[in-house]
Amino acid sequence: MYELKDRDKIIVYTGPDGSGRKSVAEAVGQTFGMAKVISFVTRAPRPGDVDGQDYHFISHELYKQMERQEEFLESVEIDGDYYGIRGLDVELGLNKYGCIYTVLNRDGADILKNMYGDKVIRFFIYADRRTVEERERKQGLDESIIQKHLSHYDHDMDYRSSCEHAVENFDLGQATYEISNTLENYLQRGLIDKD
Ligand SMILES: Nc1ncnc2c1ncn2[C@@H]1O[C@H](COP(=O)(O)OP(=O)(O)OP(=O)(O)O)[C@@H](O)[C@H]1O
Ligand SMILES: Nc1nc2c(ncn2[C@@H]2O[C@H](COP(=O)(O)O)[C@@H](O)[C@H]2O)c(=O)[nH]1
Repeated sequence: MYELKDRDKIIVYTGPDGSGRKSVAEAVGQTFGMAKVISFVTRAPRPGDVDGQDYHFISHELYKQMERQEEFLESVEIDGDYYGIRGLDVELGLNKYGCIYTVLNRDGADILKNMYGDKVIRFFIYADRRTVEERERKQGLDESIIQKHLSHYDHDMDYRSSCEHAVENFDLGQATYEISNTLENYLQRGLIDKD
């Protein structure tokens, strides 16, 4: 486990698939100039997924090898595929920026919270079920994937009360602004005009 410095912060975006966690995370990340930690995954890329940008897409064998080498800070199985973030990436990001962000399911968010306590700030991003479904259809996701995601919607929503902050992503600009203001209270970067 990587030892965090006093001011280090790990921002975790979680919530139901399709609620807009990545969109919000990237917009806020740009505002604050913080590093995104890209997950390693064994699932196949979907149309539009970019290797090295959305995920590091790797084989099951390589994932298991990295796991044996204890490279992952957290690692979970979701619907038969493995997902994890590498300790080294977290360490490098924190050394450079003092703050990193990542998009995780609730199990991964719990793992990091249990490891690093107050240094982990969880933003629960949500939208109602119909909105999530509509967004995923519009994105052109395969119907089987949409149904898989919707099958965990209620379980994902139940995690809301465990998170430090919950933000509805109806309007992307508004959600980004709200989160940026909240984060500014933690990071004190003097970046946000609150008027
Ligand atoms: N406020 C919004 N209004 C309309 N569309 C949105 C909004 N936020 C995000 N979207 C769109 O919804 C889709 C899902 O967003 P995004 O990929 O950010 O969600 P996610 O929670 O990270 O889900 P997943 O992990 O399943 O990709 C994308 O096409 C994105 O452009
Ligand atoms: N615990 C972790 N969860 C992760 C990680 N990378 C992504 N995710 C979450 O998995 C689901 C499924 O993602 P999909 O892209 O296959 O639809 C979603 O909730 C992601 O946020 C990770 O490294 N660890």
